[in-house]
Amino acid sequence: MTVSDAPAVEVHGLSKTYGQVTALRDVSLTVTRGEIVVLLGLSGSGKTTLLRHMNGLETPSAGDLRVLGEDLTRLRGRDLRRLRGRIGMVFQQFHLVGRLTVLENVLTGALAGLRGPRIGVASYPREQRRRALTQLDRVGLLDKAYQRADTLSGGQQQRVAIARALMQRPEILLADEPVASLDPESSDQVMALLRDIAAEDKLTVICSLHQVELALAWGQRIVGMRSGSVVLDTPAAGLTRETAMRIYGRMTASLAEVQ
Ligand SMILES: Nc1ncnc2c1ncn2[C@@H]1O[C@H](COP(=O)(O)OP(=O)(O)OP(=O)(O)O)[C@@H](O)[C@H]1O
Repeated sequence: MTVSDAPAVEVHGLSKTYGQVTALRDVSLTVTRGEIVVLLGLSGSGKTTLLRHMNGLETPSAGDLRVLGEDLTRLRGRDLRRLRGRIGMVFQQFHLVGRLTVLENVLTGALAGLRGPRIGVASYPREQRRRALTQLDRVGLLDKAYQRADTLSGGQQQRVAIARALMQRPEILLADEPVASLDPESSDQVMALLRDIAAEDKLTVICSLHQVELALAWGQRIVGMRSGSVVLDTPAAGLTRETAMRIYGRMTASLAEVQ
């Protein structure tokens, strides 16, 4: 297998401990390119830690991790930055700069590929400005381009954050609880957007969620996590809400047992 047709993510026997806390236990998972995978689990089950490993933000305590065919744990410096450039991230708290315009926030997604500091929209190359406006159009916010980011609703801010992540032309998008701070309608909009963009750009999306309904509605594959372990890995299509709720219930019960 060549690097170019390798799976998006291959994790084997991954464990992570922080002092006495075991955040991940012997996790193995292969995600093929173009898949939309939902990591489902309660708070503290290890979803964020797993996503952070996939972007090289954490070093495993044990196990192997390959992303886009490359051993992420061995990369350093420029090689690590180059691989990270192929992996976009969106977060629960959006991480926009509220006093900057929406367009400037989107443009910052292109910074890794540019030299020198940039201040203001006009300091970015014309091609990047054109691309930023195109991405804003895709997320339905072209008319907000020159508005301050902190005047937007939460759902709109998350769509700006997605447009910013798309500026780096990622092959994988890691989304860590992207709708946890949003109301149900905005949550559906953001998840629909992620699905449509994934299909259009042939993106691999790995998204952590804690709501079963959203996971079943938007995931192709559900990976259930509990206490740092993968306890479920199944196509969403074959999973009924009742079954998923039972699994989730068991997660709750098991977690209650260990607390
Ligand atoms: N830097 C760290 N130092 C110490 N413990 C950590 C650290 N990061 C995570 N943990 C612990 O690892 C476990 C897994 O946390 P993680 O954030 O991955 O879970 P999660 O499923 O993403 O939960 P949430 O949805 O609340 O973020 C938790 O017990 C957490 O307290």
